[in-house]
Amino acid sequence: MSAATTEPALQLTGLVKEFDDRLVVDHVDLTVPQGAFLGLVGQNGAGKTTTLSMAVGLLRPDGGRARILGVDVWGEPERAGELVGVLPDGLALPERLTGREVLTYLGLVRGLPPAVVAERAEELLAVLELERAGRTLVIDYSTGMRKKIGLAMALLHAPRLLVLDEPLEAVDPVSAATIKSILRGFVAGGGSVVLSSHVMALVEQLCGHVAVIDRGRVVAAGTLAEVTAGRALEDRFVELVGAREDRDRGLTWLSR
Ligand SMILES: Nc1ncnc2c1ncn2[C@@H]1O[C@H](COP(=O)(O)OP(=O)(O)OP(=O)(O)O)[C@@H](O)[C@H]1O
Repeated sequence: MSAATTEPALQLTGLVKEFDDRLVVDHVDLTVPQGAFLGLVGQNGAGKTTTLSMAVGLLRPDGGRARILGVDVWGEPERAGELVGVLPDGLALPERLTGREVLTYLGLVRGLPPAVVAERAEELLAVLELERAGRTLVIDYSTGMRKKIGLAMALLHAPRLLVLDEPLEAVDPVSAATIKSILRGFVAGGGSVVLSSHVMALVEQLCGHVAVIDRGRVVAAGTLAEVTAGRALEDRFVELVGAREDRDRGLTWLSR
């Protein structure tokens, strides 16, 4: 692994993305310190997935830079790829392989020695409570199992930063508890995590840092305490992204 660095785990500077002449990521600046656990929150369509995809090298930005521990994601993609583990939105899995085969294949493609791959795959399957799933074809996996094998794939090469797009969406409470405990352990062991979520309670429970994105712009970022100023994150979020006044109007035909 590379020498210790004091650079932020993730630094986004002026990131821009347009789709069909519409600015969906609008000059996003964000610094995630090393050792931070940051929750990126925003409404549907706010630009979370697009931002995270550009941050990790899955989508080329129209402008701006992304650096992982000081390494330019688009300038040195291979070095950056060694430092980051990614759980992308809608991860496509090889459906006709078992969980163990997926991890083995990925580890070998990443250039890890076969013995290391075998040992890590075994340990990840055990910790994620996927031992039986290790022998089951991915096509038969539940949503929670898919998220867990996705997390195992992100962790296999021992990255220093995890970037996870909605890792707990549609996951049952038992699997969620396992995932949360692994993420907390990863941070306790010196790693950094960025995750996106719609669930404010989850972000309040897990994350020491938060960034709020609205219509492609970061409208607040910092420690949870700085962003919430002692209030519930949900209230602060609604205030920041602007509650629409007329939301409760209409549907009068539902009233008795
Ligand atoms: N490949 C694409 N082509 C065109 N428009 C896109 C594309 N990807 C995303 N968009 C648009 O960009 C905007 C931001 O999408 P994005 O998926 O980043 O939002 P999000 O905050 O992750 O939303 P959600 O919470 O619903 O997952 C949306 O309006 C979306 O429709």
